[in-house]
Amino acid sequence: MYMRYFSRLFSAMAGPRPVVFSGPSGAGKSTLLKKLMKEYDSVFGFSVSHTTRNPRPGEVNGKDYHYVTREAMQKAIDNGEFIENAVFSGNMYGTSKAAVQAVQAKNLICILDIDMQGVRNIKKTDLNPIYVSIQPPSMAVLEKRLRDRKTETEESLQKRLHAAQVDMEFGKEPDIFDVLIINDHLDEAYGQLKEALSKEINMVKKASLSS
Ligand SMILES: Nc1ncnc2c1ncn2[C@@H]1O[C@H](COP(=O)(O)OP(=O)(O)OP(=O)(O)O)[C@@H](O)[C@H]1O
Ligand SMILES: Nc1nc2c(ncn2[C@@H]2O[C@H](COP(=O)(O)O)[C@@H](O)[C@H]2O)c(=O)[nH]1
Repeated sequence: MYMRYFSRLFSAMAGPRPVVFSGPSGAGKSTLLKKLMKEYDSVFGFSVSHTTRNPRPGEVNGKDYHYVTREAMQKAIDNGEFIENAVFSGNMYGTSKAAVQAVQAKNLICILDIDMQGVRNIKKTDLNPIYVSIQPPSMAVLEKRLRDRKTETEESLQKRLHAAQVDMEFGKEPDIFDVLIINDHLDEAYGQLKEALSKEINMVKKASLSS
């Protein structure tokens, strides 16, 4: 119990609490977190995950993800380099310790964009983040957004929709998430997100002014 208390205290002393974004693929996590990082670039930093999926047009290696082979990813997992990792829609994803440390070293709020397996695994660590669930207004809207995004084949789209059904149920489980945002109208959802994180945003702004 004392160990847990001290490691929590230590993680609090190490900087502001990270923020975990989770929710079905296509709900709008990236859209919302990119808006947040654009408006508050000196407050938030993104934990760049590793993945074995191919980059989408416009995505940049080292910025959106570290794109790696399955062999390289498995080796890094076996070496204990990851806080959590999961297989989603046939591809491997993971949060490296280095990705989180790189953001925390700058005293920024570390943003993680992870699936629900990642949420379950992060809950077993001492990271102590704020958990934000981003949900679509309906499955029909989610499917339209994913189709309109034009990033998926029919096969990967079906896998993502299947995972989304489970994910939407998970989002309703009590005591998992601190904040639930239904991303229907983007501006409203963004306003709710800023409001929910306002205390942490102000703390980081204040700390950077006094340093
Ligand atoms: N409120 C909204 N209204 C309409 N379209 C939206 C809204 N939010 C996001 N979108 C669009 O929906 C699509 C999916 O959004 P986004 O890529 O941000 O989802 P995501 O949750 O990050 O998905 P993934 O987990 O697959 O990365 C994008 O094309 C985005 O522009
Ligand atoms: N458990 C983890 N999940 C992750 C990580 N990085 C991203 N994700 C989740 O994967 C799906 C699909 O992402 P996409 O970019 O291929 O659309 C989505 O739910 C992300 O939240 C991670 O490091 N760990």
